Amino acid sequence: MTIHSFPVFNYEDMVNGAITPDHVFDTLRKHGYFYLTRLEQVVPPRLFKSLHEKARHFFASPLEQKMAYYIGASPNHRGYVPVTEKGAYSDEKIRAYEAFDIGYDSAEAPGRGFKLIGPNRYPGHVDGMDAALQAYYNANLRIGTELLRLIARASQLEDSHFDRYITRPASQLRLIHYLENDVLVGQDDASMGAHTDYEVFTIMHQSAPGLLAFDQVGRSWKNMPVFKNTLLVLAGDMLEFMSGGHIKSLLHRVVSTGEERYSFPFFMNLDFDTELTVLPAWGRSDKSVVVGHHLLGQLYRDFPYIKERVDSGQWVLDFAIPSHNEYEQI
Ligand SMILES: O=C(O)CCC(=O)C(=O)O
Ligand SMILES: [Fe+2]
Repeated sequence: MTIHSFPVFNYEDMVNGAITPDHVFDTLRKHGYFYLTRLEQVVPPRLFKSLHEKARHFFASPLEQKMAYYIGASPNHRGYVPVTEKGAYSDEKIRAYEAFDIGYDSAEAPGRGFKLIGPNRYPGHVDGMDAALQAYYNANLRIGTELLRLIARASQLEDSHFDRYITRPASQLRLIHYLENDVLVGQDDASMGAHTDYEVFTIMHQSAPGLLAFDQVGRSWKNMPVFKNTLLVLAGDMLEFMSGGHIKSLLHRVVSTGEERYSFPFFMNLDFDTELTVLPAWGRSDKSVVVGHHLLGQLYRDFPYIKERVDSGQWVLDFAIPSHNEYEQI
């Protein structure tokens, strides 16, 4: 038995209606996050296990082998992100993590690569990495779609309201590997700087503590505990936008314990070109946001290779990069 003081929902109850959409919405309004348990029907424990195994195997490979899949050499933002691909977070002076990113897998040619459309790439030397990541991606997409149905219902819309915007979503799965180190421990510098996530929800699995979330009620940072075979759902910028600010995008960061750590965030998003307005249930506003424009504006700050591609004109955008993130809260 586990004693909880954090909001936790049983996924089965959530999909069969035992937990009301209003309750889920109110939990996000109050806390900005919740944990999900009883996921066997959508993420079997062996899938969590194989995800860990593939991540461990891949990140243990020699740098040269990993760099053969460098994200900056892919047309559509897929692949390996080395420690040196450091974004502009002011509280993240030393970066001690590497990552591997995939997106929605489609056979289409990437075309305008910045729209993140096209096929995934997988390292051939990690046996079964493609099948495990793809299965995990699909499971999270299913959970994300269910969560959006609950948001639709809590907003007095048809269950299926968002389904039309989930045809090839700009949703990414990241495998993140925080390296064992003795340079960040006890420093104020974060292992990953404070930020909100840019999508609708983040659905995250972690191997060890380190994640802190900013608690709106107590106005303080809270350690997020880690439970086995459990997911943590965080509210993102697009949820804040469409709820007219009733739900706040959760501010979070990662502190370094010095120990090796893995985390696997899935960023649930809508199709790149989706233009969102505030849902009528949550207020009136003339403002709108295109989810892909907001996402790219943030990736431009996070990935030097993207900044270089945009600034040099290699990626010709048909929109202006948003200059700041209005969802930053402190
Ligand atoms: O590693 C973690 O626990 C958090 C990762 C994260 O916040 C992110 O990738 O956006
Ligand atoms: Fe995040």
